[in-house]
Amino acid sequence: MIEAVGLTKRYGDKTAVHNLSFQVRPGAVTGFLGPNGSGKSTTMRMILGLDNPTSGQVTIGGYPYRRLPNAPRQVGALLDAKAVHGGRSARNHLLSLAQLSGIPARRVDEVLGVVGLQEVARRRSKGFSLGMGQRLGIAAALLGDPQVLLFDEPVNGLDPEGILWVRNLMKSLAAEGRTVFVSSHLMSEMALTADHLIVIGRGQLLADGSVQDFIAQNSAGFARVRTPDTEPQLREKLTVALTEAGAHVLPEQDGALRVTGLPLPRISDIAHDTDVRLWELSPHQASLEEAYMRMTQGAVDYRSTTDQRAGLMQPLPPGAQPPMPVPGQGQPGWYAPPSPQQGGQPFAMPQGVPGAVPPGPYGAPSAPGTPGAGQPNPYAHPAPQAAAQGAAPVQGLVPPAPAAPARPASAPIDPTKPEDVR
Ligand SMILES: Nc1ncnc2c1ncn2[C@@H]1O[C@H](COP(=O)(O)OP(=O)(O)OP(=O)(O)O)[C@@H](O)[C@H]1O
Repeated sequence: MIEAVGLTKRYGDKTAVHNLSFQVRPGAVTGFLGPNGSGKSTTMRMILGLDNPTSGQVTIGGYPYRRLPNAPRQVGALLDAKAVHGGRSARNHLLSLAQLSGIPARRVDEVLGVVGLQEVARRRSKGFSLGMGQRLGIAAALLGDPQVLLFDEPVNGLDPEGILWVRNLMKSLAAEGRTVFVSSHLMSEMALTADHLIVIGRGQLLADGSVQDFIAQNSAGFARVRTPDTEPQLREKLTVALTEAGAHVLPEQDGALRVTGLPLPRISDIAHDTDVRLWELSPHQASLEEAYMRMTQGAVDYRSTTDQRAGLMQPLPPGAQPPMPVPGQGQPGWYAPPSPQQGGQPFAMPQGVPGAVPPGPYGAPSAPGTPGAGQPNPYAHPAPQAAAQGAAPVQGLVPPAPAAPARPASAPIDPTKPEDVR
């Protein structure tokens, strides 16, 4: 198990990670999500002993990485697939890593087979494509047959077949009881791969829970309603009736209506009462991407001035006014329906849900005993809408952070670099 307690990393006056506490358990794929610059790589580097925490600590199986007995046999990592000696063949690269860690040479051929690089094993890696480099990095991570695996963007550059392969590999490693911690920006992929999610924004914990809970708590289910295409007046009539009944109705691009705020039987009754025939009435769950966009919209550092996430916006019907913003419910017109937590705190998971993050010190009231409760947050700065409402609860699974451990004397070891001792 990986356990972070009050993990904080500052680079000068830049706080990359702030008071982060979480556990990554064996037997599951745990996805590590967050916008660009939110601190994922920094956290992974601290887990692997490549960076020292400014305060707090992170352990693997109870030990900081640098004190872990026979670390390369226990922990494998892919941080940067380009961190290889390009002049060496794939096989020689892996052989040098194996020799440094006392791993038998036959294991090199095994992992080359696992990642599908047997045919190019004797080619210099500098000629490798991005996807081949990723496979070589994954082979290096698997070399010691470790129980704990960290992957930073493992599907980066892979083709669809490669993405499917990585997905199945992660799942099978977890099914063998290993701890698998994987960062990705590909939400659709994470939805298919991860069992559990840890989401950070601006270095702070936003959510820690199952994928299902995350989607359920950060988006509402919705109904798709379709009236006969041949009678557009029925659509307008139903829209008015549903809105009067308290629903939030948005037009979908194919002419259907997306309805939130009313249960399906009530929608059906209203349609019946207003004499509107329906061609479709179906329940839907928002996607992980929609839930993620909703949660992190206030914690995004880098956003194009022209791209207003147009692909996730609903087109307004001719003459319609955009809806008014509702505090805590994100940006109006978003594809993702409002969170069921009416009244705000879009970052907060509910109390009582296993793995949920209780309200934290940076917006919502602190839960008693919450790590970091009452501490000033040097990293917080005003963010629009959601972040200002209830940003960054802190997980309550673990006790408050102890003092930072003494810095080990040994030099950092990068398991992705052949020149480093593993
Ligand atoms: N060595 C460093 N010196 C100064 N600032 C750093 C250093 N490493 C990271 N940072 C800063 O810390 C913040 C977190 O960076 P980090 O690379 O951990 O984010 P990330 O979530 O992995 O981002 P991405 O998704 O873009 O890879 C960023 O603002 C980054 O600029």
